[in-house]
Amino acid sequence: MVVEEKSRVEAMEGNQQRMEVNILLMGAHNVGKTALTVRFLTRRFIGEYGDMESVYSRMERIHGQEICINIWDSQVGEKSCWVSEKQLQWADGMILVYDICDRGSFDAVRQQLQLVRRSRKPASCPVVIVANKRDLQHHRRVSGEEGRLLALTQGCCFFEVSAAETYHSVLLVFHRLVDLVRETRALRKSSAGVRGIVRSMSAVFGKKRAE
Ligand SMILES: Nc1nc2c(ncn2[C@@H]2O[C@H](COP(=O)(O)OP(=O)(O)OP(=O)(O)O)[C@@H](O)[C@H]2O)c(=O)[nH]1
Repeated sequence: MVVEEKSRVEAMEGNQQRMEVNILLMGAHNVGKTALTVRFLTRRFIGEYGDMESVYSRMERIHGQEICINIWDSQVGEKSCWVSEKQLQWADGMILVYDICDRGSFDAVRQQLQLVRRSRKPASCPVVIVANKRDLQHHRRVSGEEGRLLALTQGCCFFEVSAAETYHSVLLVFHRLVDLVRETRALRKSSAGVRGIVRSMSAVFGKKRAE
């Protein structure tokens, strides 16, 4: 095979390679983190969930590519929303969940966002904010506009969903985040390429100037 053709085929195969995406789910106690995870993994809403912190994995085919999605369903105390540096560094993307009927959980998302941004920049770790329990409109304490505004000012995506009612909206949340992670990686790769070119050019021109 001609060298050019061989490298093109290798590049295509490279694109089809399995990709891994780590997603960290955060949010206050009882907002529905596990319900969202279980909905995504099994399409079901079972109503009662254990208190175990777990990492789940699932293979998905998105835009023709096999992707292994690892989900860390974090566990927080009733009073504190602390997450470890290890969790923050593990994640390629994050989902911050609040309950539309619980203003405290919305404040917790604000706090967690500050924590996240102290160790991860938007360019390295996309964040999706999820307002859950949309089915409980009559108990609503946080308006959709407040959620959307927070997301807008923090450069995050925003979804309002009900883990109890629909599978499709939950699927959209996870797929959108996977897309954002892919975009972030592609951007990092291309800017690393540009940096490489600039480095080699300055090496050549620097050398010429020195001669
Ligand atoms: N009505 C309604 N209830 C929900 C929804 N999502 C979760 N719940 C309920 O909210 C409660 C808490 O859900 P979990 O998924 O355990 O919440 P969590 O954030 O994982 O809780 P911890 O991990 O214990 O902090 C459960 O009783 C769920 O059945 C929803 O969209 N609508």
